[in-house]
Amino acid sequence: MAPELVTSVTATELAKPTSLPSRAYVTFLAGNGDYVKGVVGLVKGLRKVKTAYPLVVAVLPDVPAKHRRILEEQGCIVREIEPVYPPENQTQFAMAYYVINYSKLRIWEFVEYSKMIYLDGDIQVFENIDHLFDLEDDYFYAVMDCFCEKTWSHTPQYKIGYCQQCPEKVTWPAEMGPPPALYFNAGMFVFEPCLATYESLLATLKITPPTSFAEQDFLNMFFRDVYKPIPNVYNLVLAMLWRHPENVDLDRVKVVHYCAAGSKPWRYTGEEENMQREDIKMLVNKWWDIYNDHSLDLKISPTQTTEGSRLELQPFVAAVMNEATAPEVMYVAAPSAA
Ligand SMILES: O=c1ccn([C@@H]2O[C@H](COP(=O)(O)OP(=O)(O)O)[C@@H](O)[C@H]2O)c(=O)[nH]1
Ligand SMILES: OC[C@H]1O[C@H](O[C@@H]2[C@@H](O)[C@H](O)[C@@H](O)[C@H](O)[C@@H]2O)[C@H](O)[C@@H](O)[C@H]1O
Ligand SMILES: [Mn+2]
Repeated sequence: MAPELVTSVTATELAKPTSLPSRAYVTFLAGNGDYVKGVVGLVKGLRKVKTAYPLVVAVLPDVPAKHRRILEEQGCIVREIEPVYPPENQTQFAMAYYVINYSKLRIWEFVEYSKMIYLDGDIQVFENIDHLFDLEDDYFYAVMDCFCEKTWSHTPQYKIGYCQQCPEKVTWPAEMGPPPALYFNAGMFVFEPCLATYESLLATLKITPPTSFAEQDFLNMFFRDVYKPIPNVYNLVLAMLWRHPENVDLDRVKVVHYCAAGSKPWRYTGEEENMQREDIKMLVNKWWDIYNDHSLDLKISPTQTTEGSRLELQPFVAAVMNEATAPEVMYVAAPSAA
């Protein structure tokens, strides 16, 4: 009996593993601006490191169809979610747009997956991290954040110069009570979707006054008792390079989080503080190398189509990407040869 000839598969099916447990990476996309470039870079980076799992993109309704199609053409599984808003409050978020980041909570509803790794759209994966899916269940894994950037200037720890990255440098004064619980950066975490957790998250949010780091603060409070720190090689918060260089070995870093002000590669101008550092320029160029590498684009042969799209869409995709944002900064001045 001749094997059944597969005549057409969608990019989604191409991306979906057939024999592996229901696991996936997931990111979050909002708006019609340039973060879609971050997600394209992310899915190409995951492809470059030969991950066995697909990338799900939770999109808010304001993400335009053209951006969704670009992501589907790259093999992403695009899932529309409804926004999640915190209770009304006069909070000044560290960044005004952080208010939309509460919508990340919808990913706990993706229960068709037993385990997921969340990655911000401004993250790049430079080495395979699939092994994190094998971490013990029932915990919340993420990398510890740093309190030294001025985005933290409203906090007691910043005011006394305390940071969990170097607790011995400025010890927490007894008169201020117990030191802050270990606090993670919410740009990357390993979690298990679960409807009961999802309902509890939303119910708890309704009675939790918003704070400066929005859903990151909320997730730290909610998962405080099950949070397990993982090494910073899995989420290099760029400020660590100048705040705690003793805690960073760039040669071992697997995941880079372009969260420092001015470091988003697709918007990089080099003008902000710290953005002329050679290590920053090198990391921004590494991101562009992947983004510009067409060998990493998902190959959709004429017989493998997604909703009728064809190869001729490629020029369409390029046009939309250029239209999506300001002219691309393709490369920064290459760092001087080491
Ligand atoms: O206009 C926006 C702002 C944020 N995001 C998503 O929300 C995440 C968190 O925001 P951001 O990374 O800018 O926060 P940071 O890590 O820089 O504090 C981003 O990575 C994107 O995945 C988005 O899609 N569109
Ligand atoms: O909505 C709050 C955001 O808070 C976090 O970003 C911050 C945090 O890392 C600070 O510690 C840094 O000082 C700052 O630069 C950085 O932007 C997450 O990366 C992001 O995903 C999101 O949760
Ligand atoms: Mn981020």
